Amino acid sequence: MPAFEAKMGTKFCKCGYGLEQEAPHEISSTLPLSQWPKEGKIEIHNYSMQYRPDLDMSLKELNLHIGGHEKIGVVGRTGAGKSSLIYALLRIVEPASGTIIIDGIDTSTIGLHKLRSSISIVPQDPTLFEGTVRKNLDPESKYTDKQIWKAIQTVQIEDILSIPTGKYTPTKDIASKADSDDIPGPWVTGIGLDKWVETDGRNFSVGQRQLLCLCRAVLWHRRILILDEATANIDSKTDQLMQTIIRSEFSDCTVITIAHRLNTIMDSDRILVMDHGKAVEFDTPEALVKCGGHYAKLLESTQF
Ligand SMILES: Nc1ncnc2c1ncn2[C@@H]1O[C@H](COP(=O)(O)OP(=O)(O)OP(=O)(O)O)[C@@H](O)[C@H]1O
Repeated sequence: MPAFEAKMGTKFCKCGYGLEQEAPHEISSTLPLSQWPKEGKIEIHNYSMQYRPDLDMSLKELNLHIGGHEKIGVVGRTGAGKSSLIYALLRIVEPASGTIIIDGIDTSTIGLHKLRSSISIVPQDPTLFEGTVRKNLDPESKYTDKQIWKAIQTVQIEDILSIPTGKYTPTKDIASKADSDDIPGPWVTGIGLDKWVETDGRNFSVGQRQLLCLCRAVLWHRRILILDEATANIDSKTDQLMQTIIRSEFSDCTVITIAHRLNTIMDSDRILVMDHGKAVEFDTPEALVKCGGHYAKLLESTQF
């Protein structure tokens, strides 16, 4: 079995056999930061990261190139470095060496607020803050009620908001009225958008919090979406719905899904297999199955 690690300036292909040369990346100086990121192209160059100087590297010499709009599934055993990859992308932990370039801009040169407000994340155990659902979905009051309702309907979480299905779901007409401040409606009665979220979102289940986070991601529509085992706490029907939403609502976005349940990422464009902080495989699911490496073995050992 050949090694699957990508090298600088190369990309994984055909299961690691015969790595293809890539054109060197170009730093775009023409794109205004306000429009960044436009494509969601992520290039990781020689990236290593450790949590403390006295600890081993949790990510080791990663070299990855994720195309704009690609749907990437990330798998690996516990401690492989999947979450560390998220921390690296969001600069929650700074690199020991190497760079991450998104759409031509080195993320270490961007303010943290700008960086993090350019990437949506649905974490494994999402935290909501105390306040209304509306405030949780739209903390900066940037969206109209109509836009928020549209996202809620897309994610089909009316029931979570204590709205009896079919009764309070706003029609187009009601939703447009909701844009006006002086029209009272179900949204001012402690249900719907004004449903109260208790501290840390403890009056919602983990799965419901994930769906609310996904709803927020649909609303914000940022160019990069990260899902961290977003389906770990939800039933298979909801899981299916989430996959459909991701395909339909984020078709023009780069989506990185970190999953233990392989069936949630089997239709990804490419799958990244992490092992001991390294990228050991990165290719299409079909190619990885064909070559019988780590991914194929994970599949074999997975009960569906
Ligand atoms: N906060 C931390 N401080 C020190 N070491 C950490 C920390 N978080 C993770 N690590 C270490 O970094 C390595 C990679 O961990 P990481 O959480 O990224 O793996 P993972 O693939 O996400 O695992 P899991 O599937 O269990 O969530 C592991 O060796 C882990 O012990």
